[in-house]
Amino acid sequence: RWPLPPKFGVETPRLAELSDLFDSGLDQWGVDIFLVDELACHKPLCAVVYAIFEKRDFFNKFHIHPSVLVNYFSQVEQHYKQENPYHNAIHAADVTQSTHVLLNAPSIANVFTELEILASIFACAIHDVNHPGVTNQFLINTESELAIMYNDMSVLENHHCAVAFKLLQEPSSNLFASLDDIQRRQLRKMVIDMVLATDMSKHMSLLADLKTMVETKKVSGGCLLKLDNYSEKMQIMQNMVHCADLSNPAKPLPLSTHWVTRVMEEFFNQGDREKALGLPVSPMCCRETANVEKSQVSFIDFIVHPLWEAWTELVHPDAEHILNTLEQNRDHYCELSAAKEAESVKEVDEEHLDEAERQQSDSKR
Ligand SMILES: COc1ccc(C2=NN(C3CCN(C(=O)CN4C(=O)CCC4=O)CC3)C(=O)[C@@H]3CC=CC[C@H]23)cc1OC
Ligand SMILES: [Mg+2]
Ligand SMILES: [Zn+2]
Repeated sequence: RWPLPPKFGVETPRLAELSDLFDSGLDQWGVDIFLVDELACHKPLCAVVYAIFEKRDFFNKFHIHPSVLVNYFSQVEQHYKQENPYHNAIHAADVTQSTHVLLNAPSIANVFTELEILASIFACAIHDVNHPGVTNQFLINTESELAIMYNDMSVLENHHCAVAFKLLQEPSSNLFASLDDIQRRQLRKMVIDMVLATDMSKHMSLLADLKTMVETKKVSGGCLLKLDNYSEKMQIMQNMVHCADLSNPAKPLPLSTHWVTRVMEEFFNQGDREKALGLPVSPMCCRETANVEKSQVSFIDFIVHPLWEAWTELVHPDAEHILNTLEQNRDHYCELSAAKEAESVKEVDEEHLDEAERQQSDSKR
């Protein structure tokens, strides 16, 4: 009934290169998502979602017309603020493609239904839509409209969900028109549960539950297939999306350092605004005093590594290479941080030496 949209939903003179990149890299951990952004004329989210839907045959399985997918995700992509250094459509495409790879782990094959897989991919694609480039704490401290709207509770994450589902109500964007009412309600609940779990304030409880599940899995002879109740399955899906959201330090080093530059720029912009407003500057947000390498090492040691260690155990041995990359990157930042430390000590010593020489020459006169 509708004309077919351009391949991957993007008009690009570099379609052949984009197609080749997806053929070789869509299922790979560490595909260059910044190259995807370039080849897709800065519509990386549309391109990645289209490619994943095609690879997983979702157009047929859920009777979705490609042009409806393109209508909807073009709207979603436009609602990601491209002026955000970090929380933009490239991050959404990155988290979506990363989860697509995690879902392919042999040890969780046949665990999820097609609807659960669709919900996971969709949740990643929309999980930060219309992000304002500041944290929940900033929105709460400035009594922003969003904080008032959501009573300071997971303000950003509630907003992302609301915007995404509002855009679905556009008739030409009704992605799930062919699902029956039960499926649509199940999908909506799963997406909300996953997106709300990307709020970092939920990290510790999410990780604690994952560790408990890994412990019990070890006890019960290591099989995951006994997952029958919703809450256990949802726990794994929430942790999977959360892992993907925290996967930057576990990617090949050039990608990881690129993300660090972007996230620190976004944090520093927030720090500038906090300073201008006379608010306390949030951790890692002061561009004068922040130690980027040290922050990365503690982010990895306290948050990212414990999570990926638990995930790697859950899907053993499918994520070993990811954990290894994370540990190599951590050591790289540690060395950088030590070198920086040594450099600044050397500078101080030289200043002291100069000062001592100055005093010595003064005393001779
Ligand atoms: C590529 O590198 C990063 C990518 C994402 C984030 C995110 N960070 N956060 C929280 C900020 C406040 N947090 C901390 O300050 C924790 N912490 C310390 O206390 C000492 C050092 C340290 O990191 C917790 C994470 C977010 O909330 C962002 C949004 C969602 C997921 C991760 C994002 C941080 C990165 O590098 C530091
Ligand atoms: Mg988020
Ligand atoms: Zn995110």
